[in-house]
Amino acid sequence: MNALEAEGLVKRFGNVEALRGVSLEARKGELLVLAGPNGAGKTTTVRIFTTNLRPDAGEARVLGYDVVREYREVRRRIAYIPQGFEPFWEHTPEEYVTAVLMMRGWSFWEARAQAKRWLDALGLSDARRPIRVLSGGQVRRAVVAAVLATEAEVLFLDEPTEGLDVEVRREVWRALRERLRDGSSILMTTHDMGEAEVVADRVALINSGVVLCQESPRALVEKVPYRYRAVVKKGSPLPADAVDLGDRAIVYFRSRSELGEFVSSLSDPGLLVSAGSVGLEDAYLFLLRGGGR
Ligand SMILES: Nc1ncnc2c1ncn2[C@@H]1O[C@H](COP(=O)(O)OP(=O)(O)OP(=O)(O)O)[C@@H](O)[C@H]1O
Repeated sequence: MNALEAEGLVKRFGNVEALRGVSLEARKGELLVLAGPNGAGKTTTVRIFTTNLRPDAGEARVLGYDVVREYREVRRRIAYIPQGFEPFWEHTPEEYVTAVLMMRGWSFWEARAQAKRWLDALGLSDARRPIRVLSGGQVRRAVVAAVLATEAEVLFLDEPTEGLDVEVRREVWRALRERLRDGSSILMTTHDMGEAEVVADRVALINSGVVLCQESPRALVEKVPYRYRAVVKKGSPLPADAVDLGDRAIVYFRSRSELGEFVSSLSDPGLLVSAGSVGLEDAYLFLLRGGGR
């Protein structure tokens, strides 16, 4: 049985067709990243799975339970943080996470021990101050810790690492992978393709309310016909398909030797900013522009 399944989800808001037939699945124990441009339909999809929104057509199931007809069964098995959610301001992170767990039926002592464990995992163990005086990143960590601490079977995280610094982001990745190992399945959204490349088992790419493809990060990168890329300052002649970045450009190559030839053809070696392999961000842009079809 899959953790999540959606078939032909349609959702309209007035004239806006937010979802135009979204189909996707996440296996049990898998972390599925839902990625796509602003307004693509990521949050709408998550809100349908979490029983916050009814689809106009199509079906969605969580652990086999229909999100409309069996919403109570779904709610018992999930934990969700919406985008930009703000917790109780006057509580400390420890009190906040403890309260969330107690509301889900945990005893006080177990809830507090669990709260400490996950706040510690996210580097917030010394935060005994009320949430209202914490930095934006510390608040975000408290909210993510609350969701992970629930041990719910399926976790939904809408941009959990938005605004977090590089080190904390890695702590969150570690905590997410730990949660998967302990038996949860996770659907998360992110705009950071570097993050998706590291943390996701599979990535569903959504654009204008339709899922374009759903595959492992590596399989998505392999869809790109190029293997290498270089960022160069403008100055030498560039191929016609170079991506214009104002005074710089990204140039793609099918092989290392093509990259080498290009670098040696530059009129000034100082024009080369960086060179390396293509990654998920390149695949994302390639696939969104209709490549690979
Ligand atoms: N409650 C609503 N009322 C009207 N339109 C809505 C509502 N919620 C979403 N939409 C519209 O539906 C479309 C999809 O929005 P959604 O929030 O799902 O996108 P998203 O992929 O999560 O975007 P972002 O990356 O910016 O968070 C957008 O055009 C948005 O304006």
